[in-house]
Amino acid sequence: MSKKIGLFFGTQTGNTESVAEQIRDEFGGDVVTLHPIYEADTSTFDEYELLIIGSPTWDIGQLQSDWESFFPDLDEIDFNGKLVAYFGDGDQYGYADNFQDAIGILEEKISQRGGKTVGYWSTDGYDFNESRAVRNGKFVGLALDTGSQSDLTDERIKTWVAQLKTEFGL
Ligand SMILES: Cc1cc2nc3c(=O)[nH]c(=O)nc-3n(C[C@H](O)[C@H](O)[C@H](O)COP(=O)(O)O)c2cc1C
Repeated sequence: MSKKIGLFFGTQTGNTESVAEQIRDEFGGDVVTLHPIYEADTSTFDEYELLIIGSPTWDIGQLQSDWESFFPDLDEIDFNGKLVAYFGDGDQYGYADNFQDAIGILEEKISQRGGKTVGYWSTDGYDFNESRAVRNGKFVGLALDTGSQSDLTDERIKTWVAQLKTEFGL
């Protein structure tokens, strides 16, 4: 694999960082570089044509706070020509009306700025009422619930990364 992937993530309590590391390891080699979003600037995005964006949802339907701070900067990035995959962590039982909203918010903005979304994920096997992350009956990316469905996390990551290898053309 010669193409490189930039994975940009935010985390409050470490769960999304652990998932980011698992995704990197599942791709293998040095294909994926992790970038905590609080350390990134807009030019960091220019280094990649393949992007993975990760955020948990916090505070009832909000972005993780580092993503919240970075959000206005997304307007300065040209995502045309980039393939962008999303993953999130959330709590479908505790926050059933806002499950995974954060990746829906990020996908909406980044696709408006030209990014092409890859890595859509079925809603089968989840139990929630509302989500800003669902478009045309699918999640815009990998939806994890590391609190309530931790036993499914490893398999979901493996399946999604295999899907991404194809969709990224790796
Ligand atoms: C106060 C609070 C608010 C939350 N709000 C949401 C929410 O609106 N939607 C959701 O899907 N998960 C919500 N969660 C669950 C978190 O996304 C979940 O705990 C996640 O694992 C945190 O990831 P992190 O460790 O990477 O920050 C909330 C959790 C807390 C404690």
